[in-house]
Amino acid sequence: MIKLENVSKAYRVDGRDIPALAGVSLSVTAGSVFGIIGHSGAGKSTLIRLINLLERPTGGRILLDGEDVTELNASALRGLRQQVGMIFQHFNLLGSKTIAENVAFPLKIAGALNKAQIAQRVDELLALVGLTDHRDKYPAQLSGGQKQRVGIARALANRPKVLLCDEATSALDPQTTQSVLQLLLDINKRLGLTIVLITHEMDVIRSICDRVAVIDGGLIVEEGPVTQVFLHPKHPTTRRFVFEAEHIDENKQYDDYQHVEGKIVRLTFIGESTYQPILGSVARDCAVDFSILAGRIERIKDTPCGQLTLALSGHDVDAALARFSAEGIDVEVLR
Ligand SMILES: Nc1ncnc2c1ncn2[C@@H]1O[C@H](COP(=O)(O)OP(=O)(O)OP(=O)(O)O)[C@@H](O)[C@H]1O
Repeated sequence: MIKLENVSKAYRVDGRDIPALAGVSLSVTAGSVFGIIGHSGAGKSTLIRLINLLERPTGGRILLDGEDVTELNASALRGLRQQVGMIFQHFNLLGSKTIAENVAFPLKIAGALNKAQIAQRVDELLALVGLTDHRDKYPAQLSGGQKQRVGIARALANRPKVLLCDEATSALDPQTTQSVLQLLLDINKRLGLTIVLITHEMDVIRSICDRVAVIDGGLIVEEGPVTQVFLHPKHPTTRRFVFEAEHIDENKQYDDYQHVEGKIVRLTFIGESTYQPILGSVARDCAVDFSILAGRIERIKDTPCGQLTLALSGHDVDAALARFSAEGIDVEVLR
């Protein structure tokens, strides 16, 4: 649905070029939820704003559904903006208009529907985001989560193929963040909408994304399925994001392990094996003892997964490791 090919962007300030993106390439599959994570100043906002040409790239190509958007004329660009909805961190609602009027606004601008059709579409959209009872209120009378629901309804008004979310939950508390994320996921599943979101929070990525790209200094430093990136982060920036989210202090862990005897391994379970009693049966069959040094079991989007760090000792540790591998468990020997 979206393809960026070697896209670069520099801002011209006082006659000097300030680089923001340096040769970014990525592909977003239709119907997927794609997350981009990075620290402040990494280039996230620039990247997402390039997709609907709120910013123009300095180099490279941006393809939307196979069409190079950088070559569109003004009227085709207006059409593109209707195919790509966007929501924002601070909602950007019109304070002097009611909720229903805010949602109707892009429909009026598009000019394709008459008054009765617009009213009907607004009703549908407000029902979709659970705000039917608030249609005649003004934005100032709503909570942050409700305002973002209005933003979502407005972004979906013209039935876009793609929804861009620019730090859409950063101004919300954790519980409201989750309810807005679940709404986005529900819309993604029900309407088959492709979603691209940027965030600095790994929890947002873990809750709803299928794939994630990590951006640092204007470059994509790591990209892949969220389970893979979460369970086996490679780049130092990715590792920092994951360890922060999981409250893991890697250096302290390795200090602690110095006093532990045996072979230290990390087992990663994905899917059904997460809940199977494999550990006990392997320990019995191979006559090994184990102590659990660290562990977590969680869900990454819909996939249960777990990671256990064990110290193994006893009769046949290598046979135990081979059994774990044969059961489809990823085994890393740490020491
Ligand atoms: N309009 C602009 N003019 C000049 N420089 C800009 C402009 N917008 C962004 N930049 C610069 O481009 C780089 C990337 O900024 P960008 O806003 O894309 O990062 P970000 O990851 O979204 O950061 P944040 O999370 O703080 O919004 C930064 O060095 C920033 O100062």
